Amino acid sequence: EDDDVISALVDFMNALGPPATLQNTTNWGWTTSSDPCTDKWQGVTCDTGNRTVQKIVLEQLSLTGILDLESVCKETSLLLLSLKFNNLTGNLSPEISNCKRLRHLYLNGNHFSGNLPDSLTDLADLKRIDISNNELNGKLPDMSRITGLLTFLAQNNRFTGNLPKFNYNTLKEFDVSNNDFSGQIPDDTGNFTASSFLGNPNLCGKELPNACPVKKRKKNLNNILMYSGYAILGLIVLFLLSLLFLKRKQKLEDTKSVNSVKKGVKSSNNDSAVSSGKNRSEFSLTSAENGAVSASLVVLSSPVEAVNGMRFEDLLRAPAELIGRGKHGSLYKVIPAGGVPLVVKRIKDWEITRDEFKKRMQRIDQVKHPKVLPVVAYYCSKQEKLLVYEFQQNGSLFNLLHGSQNGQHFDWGSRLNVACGTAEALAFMHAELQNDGIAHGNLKSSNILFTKDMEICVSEYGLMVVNDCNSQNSSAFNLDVYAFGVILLELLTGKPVQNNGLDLAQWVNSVVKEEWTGEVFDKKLVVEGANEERMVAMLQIALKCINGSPDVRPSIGQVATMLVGLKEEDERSMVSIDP
Ligand SMILES: Nc1ncnc2c1ncn2[C@@H]1O[C@H](COP(=O)(O)OP(=O)(O)OP(=O)(O)O)[C@@H](O)[C@H]1O
Repeated sequence: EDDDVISALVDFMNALGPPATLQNTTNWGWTTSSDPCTDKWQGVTCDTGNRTVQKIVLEQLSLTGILDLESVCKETSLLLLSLKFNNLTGNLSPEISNCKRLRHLYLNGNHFSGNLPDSLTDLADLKRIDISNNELNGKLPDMSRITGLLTFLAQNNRFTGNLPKFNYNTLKEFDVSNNDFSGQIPDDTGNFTASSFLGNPNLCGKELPNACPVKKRKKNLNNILMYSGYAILGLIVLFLLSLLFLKRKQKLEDTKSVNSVKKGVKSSNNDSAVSSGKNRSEFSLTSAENGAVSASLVVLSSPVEAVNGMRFEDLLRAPAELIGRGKHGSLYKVIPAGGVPLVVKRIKDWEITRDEFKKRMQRIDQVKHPKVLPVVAYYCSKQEKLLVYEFQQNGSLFNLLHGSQNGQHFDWGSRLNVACGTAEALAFMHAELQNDGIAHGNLKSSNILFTKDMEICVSEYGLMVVNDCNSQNSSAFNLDVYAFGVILLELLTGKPVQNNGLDLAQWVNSVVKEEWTGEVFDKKLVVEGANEERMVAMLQIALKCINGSPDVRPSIGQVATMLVGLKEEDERSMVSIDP
């Protein structure tokens, strides 16, 4: 451990006011001349590499001082702090937000006073907060900012003001009874009943002894106004929709006639990055469809306003930038006049008839999953197949793992989340498209993208079936499972894939055979102190997916179930770290 951190931890301990009897016990530690990890200070647990302090548990030790959060949070990797059942006094200072990775905070059964600092809600990883049985007061900060919170126990304090918003559906434990809260409790309190709210004389609500006053007449009037408002709104929407429908129909007909794209459509935009020397757009048709009326751009249901009504010509004219040249064609970033950045995949060498292509695209469009990037439009002529997606600005899983950041800030919990999310999305798609025989076909970490909210989305679903060298007697579906297994290996090892994943899979298999499982894992995960048992469990799932015999591989649905189980176990372990 770093010297500065050690002396900060010693300051923290001195401020807690440990009684002399404690300090004289043999294994006490907590001196600047020793190390909290290698010298095993009392109450301290470190990561597996003995590098950083992860948990500090000092319960029921008759500590009578104050909590020096500024000092203890110099240890920025702290996951758990428990000081329950002591006699600590004073305030909780805003420096608590320096404990960036804190997940569990147990301060119950002390005499802390003052308010709960707003900065507490900066701690996005917080899962459990128990501050019950203290003398805390003032208003609570906006707790809804901590989205993954599982426990909030604040009973028997002196908090005032309205209750802030909580996400009652994800909370597992919640108690704010015996405080001085006022106002109304929300109707939607999930599983929490009156007992979680009792003992706040000025708090009213459905299930509490004091129901909230109802302003009946006004409410009725409000209702009438509200419902007639809805009715008018409904009519307006209906009117607009039919207008839009008529307009689109008109446009489609226009497009067909205007947009008969002939051989070599000239790009009118000279600074278009894809224009070739001959001033011909790369999107232009190189075919000999002389005079023939080509199919125009088919816009599927798109949430992007700018895409609706877009024509093939608009795509041609927009500035484009080549951002990838993969096995199956080139990828361009295009910013059409509407301003919403799109990507256009120009597929090469796909032996598929126009009808089949169209049918496939329409079918995929019918199946929607929030974690699967929808095709917003496609274009299909004899020679040219284009697919249009929305551009995702936050890059791909491949970038995150192997780009300049090199997986540095990509912790175990987030990796498990990506694995679970991807498996669930694929399981849904496989189930829906089983009968149509449409699998992803080209699953890899560069096709797993991050949306602007850093949610994952799987792109290029069903684009084309890859002819893999070991694809004999594999269905497209269990090839997806193999590919997903390789993604799991990438997440676990932090190593990029070569040779369709065969190299990585072979390497992992050989290391595992020699029982050196620990060597497989990404060093960043090891340093972080990720639980080895669960990493091994994920590795076993990965090995099942990359099994040489396709028939023995689990279905992606089974894989998703296993991963969700693993994630729940991970969550539970966080919750019940046995102090
Ligand atoms: N919708 C998108 N938004 C942002 N970036 C994207 C989008 N789709 C793909 N990319 C990124 O653009 C790069 C090139 O993509 P491309 O699909 O051409 O490569 P590939 O998937 O390796 O090739 P292929 O699919 O032909 O095997 C990749 O890094 C990919 O992550």
